[in-house]
Amino acid sequence: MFVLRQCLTLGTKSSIRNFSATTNLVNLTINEDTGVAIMELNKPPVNSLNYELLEAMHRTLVKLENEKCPGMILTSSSRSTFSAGLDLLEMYKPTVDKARRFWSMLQNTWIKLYSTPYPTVAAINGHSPAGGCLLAMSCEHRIMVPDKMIGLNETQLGIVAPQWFQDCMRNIIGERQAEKALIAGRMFTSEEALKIGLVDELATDKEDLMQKAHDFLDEQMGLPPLARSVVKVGFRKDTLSKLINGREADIKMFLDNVFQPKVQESLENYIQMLKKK
Ligand SMILES: CCCCCCCCCCCCC/C=C/C(=O)SCCNC(=O)CCNC(=O)[C@H](O)C(C)(C)COP(=O)(O)OP(=O)(O)OC[C@H]1O[C@@H](n2cnc3c(N)ncnc32)[C@H](O)[C@@H]1OP(=O)(O)O
Repeated sequence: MFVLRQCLTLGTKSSIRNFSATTNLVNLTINEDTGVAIMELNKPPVNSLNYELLEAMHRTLVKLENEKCPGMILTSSSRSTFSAGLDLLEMYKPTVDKARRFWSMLQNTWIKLYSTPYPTVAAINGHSPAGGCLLAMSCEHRIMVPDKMIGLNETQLGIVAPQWFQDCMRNIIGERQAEKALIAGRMFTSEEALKIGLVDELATDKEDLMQKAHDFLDEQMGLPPLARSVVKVGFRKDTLSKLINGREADIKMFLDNVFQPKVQESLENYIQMLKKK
C-alpha cells in the first residue's frame, strides 16, 4: 500500500503540503490553494532509474490521478542531473526475473506519465540522458537550465533505444531530426535542444525554471480540463497503444537483448568508465 507521511504543513499565503513517499525517493509537494504538484526525484547522486525509484514514481502518479491533480511539475533534487536514465546496474548481469520485473515497472511508469489527463511539465535542472530524456519527453512541456545535456544516447553505449523511446522523440522533433539524433545517439546541449524543439524554453536558473513551469501550468489550468485532456490523449494514443498492446513483446525484446554478451560487455565497459571518471 502506498503510505504517505505528512511531513510539514506551511501556513504561508499559498499553503503547501509536503509528502514523502516512505522510501524518500520521490518528494511530493502539493500546493493546497492551486493543487499543483511538484514531483521531485530524489535518488542521489544522479536519479538513476532503478526498480525502486520507478515504483515510487508510479505510486506517486497513481496518487495524483486518484486525487484529480490539476497539474504537475517533474524535477530533480540533484544539482547536476535531472535523471541519468535507466540504472545501468539493473541491466548488468541481472536474473531473468529481476530484469522482467524492472522492465515491466518501467513500462508501467511511462504509460502513467505519458497518459496523464492533467498537464505536466519537466523542469529539467540538470543532465538528462537516455531514460532521463524519456521522462522529460513524456511531459507536455520542457524547460531546461543552460549548459546541460539531453538526448537519447543509447547507440553510443552499444545498446538500442526501444521503439517507444524513439516514438516519443519522433513525436516531438519530427522524423528527420529524430532519425539523425537516434542513429548517432546524440546528446544535445540545452541551447541545441531548444533550437530543434526538444525543449520548449530555457531558464536562467532553478528559480526561473520553477517560475516558468508554474506559468505554463497556470495557462493550461485555465483551459477546460476535459477538452484539454481529450485532445492530449488523442495525440498520444497511437504511441501509447503500440506499447500497451505489445507489452509482452517489448519485455521479450528487452530480455532477448539485454543478456547478449555484446550488450553485457558494452554495459560493463560503460559502468567501469563512469566509475573511473
Ligand atoms: C548489439 C545491440 C543489439 C540490440 C540491443 C538492444 C538492447 C535493448 C535493451 C536496452 C535498452 C535500454 C535503454 C537504455 C536506456 C538508458 O537510460 S541507459 C542509461 C544511460 N545513461 C547514461 O548514459 C548516463 C551515464 N551517466 C553520466 O553520463 C553522468 O553520470 C551524468 C548523468 C552526466 C552525471 O555526471 P556527474 O554529476 O559527473 O556524476 P558521475 O560522477 O558521472 O556519476 C555519479 C555516480 O553515479 C553513477 N551513475 C551515473 N549514471 C548512472 C546510471 N545510469 N546508472 C547507474 N549508475 C550511474 C556513476 O557510476 C557514479 O557512481 P560512483 O562512482 O559509484 O559514485
